[in-house]
Amino acid sequence: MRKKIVAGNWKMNNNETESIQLIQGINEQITGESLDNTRVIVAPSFVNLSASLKASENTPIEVVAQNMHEAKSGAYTGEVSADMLKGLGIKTVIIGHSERRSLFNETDEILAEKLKAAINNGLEAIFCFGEKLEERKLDNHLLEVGSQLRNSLFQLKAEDFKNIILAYEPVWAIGTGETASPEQAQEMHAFVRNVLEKRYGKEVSENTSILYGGSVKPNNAEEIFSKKDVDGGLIGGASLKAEDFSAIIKAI
Ligand SMILES: O=C(CO)COP(=O)(O)O
Repeated sequence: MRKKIVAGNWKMNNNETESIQLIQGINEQITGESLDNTRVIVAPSFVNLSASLKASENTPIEVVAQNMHEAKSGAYTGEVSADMLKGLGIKTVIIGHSERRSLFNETDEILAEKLKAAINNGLEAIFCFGEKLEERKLDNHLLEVGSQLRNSLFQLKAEDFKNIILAYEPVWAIGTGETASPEQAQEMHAFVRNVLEKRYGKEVSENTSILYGGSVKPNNAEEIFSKKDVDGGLIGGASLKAEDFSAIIKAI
């Protein structure tokens, strides 16, 4: 059975003290909750990973990275490799967030390299994809997502998918307060599962968790999570408050 996952992408927010406090706050609010088959994940910035890992000890909260460089090592000032993440005890990394694509020019080809590097280093990847507003308006959202998946993900082998989580994040719904309707999310998630089945077979398609991200809040989480192919969420703004994030976890 595939896992339910609620993941908080903190983006460039929270200093060390705030990161520790937020992890403690979330832990307090979810203590006593039954989290059967559910993973709770937070993604602090690189500089706060060590402190966050320490704060998450003896809690159900997993700490993951927001990005990594595809190269093994070398002259890439300011970058962080898979090996460095592993050295800290990080097991999972987000790859292909739309802000990385649009603000830092990460192309499908670069993201294919990043995915390969993550998997070859034994890291689990949360691979993000999604269409822009123009593509949605032209009714090209399925085509666009299909192409992002083919260009970056489909070089992987079926067995690599035990270390892949997918996250559909329509760009027009990120940080805008606008969410995909539960029906729009379900349409895309079912499409992705179908594409996965065609390429890799039923076992991969049935066992890969597909998260929805884009203005998930305590007041809309339950309805979105109720959809058959939505296995959880990747949360931005609402993951920065222990109370809101915990309410979203409880909605899964
Ligand atoms: O980008 C997101 C998660 O990665 C979603 O952000 P918001 O929840 O702030 O829309």
